[in-house]
Amino acid sequence: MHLLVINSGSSSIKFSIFGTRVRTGRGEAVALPASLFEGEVSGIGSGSAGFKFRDAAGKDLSGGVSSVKAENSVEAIGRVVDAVSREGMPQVDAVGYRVVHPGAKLDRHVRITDAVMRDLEEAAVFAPLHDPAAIEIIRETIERFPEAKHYAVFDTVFHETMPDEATAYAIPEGFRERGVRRYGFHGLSCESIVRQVLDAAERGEMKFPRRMVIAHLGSGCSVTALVKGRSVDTTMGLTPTGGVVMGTRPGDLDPGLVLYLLREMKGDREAAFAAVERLLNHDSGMVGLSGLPNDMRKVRAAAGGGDARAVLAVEVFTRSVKKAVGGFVALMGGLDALIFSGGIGEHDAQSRAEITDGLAGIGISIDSALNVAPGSGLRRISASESDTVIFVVPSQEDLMIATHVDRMSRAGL
Ligand SMILES: Nc1ncnc2c1ncn2[C@@H]1O[C@H](COP(=O)(O)OP(=O)(O)O)[C@@H](O)[C@H]1O
Ligand SMILES: CC(=O)OP(=O)(O)O
Ligand SMILES: [Mg+2]
Repeated sequence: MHLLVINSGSSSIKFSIFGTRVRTGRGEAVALPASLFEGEVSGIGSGSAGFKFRDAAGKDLSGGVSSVKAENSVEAIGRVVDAVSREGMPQVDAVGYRVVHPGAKLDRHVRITDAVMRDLEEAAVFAPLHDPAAIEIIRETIERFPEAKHYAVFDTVFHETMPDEATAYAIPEGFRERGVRRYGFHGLSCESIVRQVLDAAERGEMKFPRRMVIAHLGSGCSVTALVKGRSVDTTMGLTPTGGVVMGTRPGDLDPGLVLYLLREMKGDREAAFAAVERLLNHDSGMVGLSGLPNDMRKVRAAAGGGDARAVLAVEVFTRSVKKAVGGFVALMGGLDALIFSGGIGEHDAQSRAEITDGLAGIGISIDSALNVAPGSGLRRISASESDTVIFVVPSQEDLMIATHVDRMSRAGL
């Protein structure tokens, strides 16, 4: 069976084709999706979108095409579908889409039906940066692959284990019935990390950590607290705009600040609302503070060159992550493992060093040589005297989507 995985972000679509085979181990057949092809359309709407397509061995299949016309999600998914339907490519039996927000009604990954599409349309108000594009992409792909089965896999499901005291906002109760609560996101990333840690524990490389914190620091950033591998609290809330500081999003703000912004914006209610939404989802975070593009490498380079706004942006970011980590250490009464993941978490050693700086007093110490040593896969970067083990673990959202789609498809869903 061949699965197409679509992971759409605010300005990019990452895609992969997985083949599934059955491995027999411990007397039981285990399905193991393996990535065969992967690619990306990036910089959608920027005038000239980037294009990458390669096989599992890394062989370039782009045919020398490194940029394509993709002014919107529909054009971008068109480029993806063209690439994966080329002659010689495997037939797509099922498609799995990462959908950030399922809204109030859906609490598990699902086969897409007309009713599910209606629920997703209702949910889009909660994730305006992510869901509307995902909906367009799903519609377009169903049209291009009408024979395949289509599944929505959500970023929130992993966090359904959070207790009420983590999900309830301190506002009047009635709103909760309408779905106003903390959902939490980056669940596919967290789940993929827990699996990799479990695998390492099963190989005898470590003891499975009872109390864990995952700092997923990518384009969106979140920090999640886990006990026995299950989410007990997380920084993102009703929407992926809250929590710690991110590339273009501010994270948690004084709610009074949002009221102030709404009051200050010119124009009618709709225009003021659209302007505040744009400000909070696209123009804030490190972009807002630094005035630089949404790329940590550029912000770091400018900060290194003495740019005061870039220095402040990085300081505000690392401080917010440190406060979140510290809060969860207090909540769980200690910490057995701290994990860094996402583009920044996996690649920016300086962020890891700054976030953990000064935490030796609470048993968290990084090893500065291990922190900068090159490596891939799960790797330890904590000092030998650190009570908390610190790891870098790659986020494997696409493999997680493929795993869920494979499971649902085998279950006849
Ligand atoms: N080598 C690197 N050093 C510092 N930051 C990096 C590096 N590689 C990627 N990043 C940063 O990671 C972020 C993107 O993270 P990623 O997880 O790929 O995002 P997305 O959520 O879009 O998948 C960007 O800020 C990017 O600059
Ligand atoms: C949920 C979320 O913020 O996702 P991303 O990091 O891909 O933007
Ligand atoms: Mg991401």
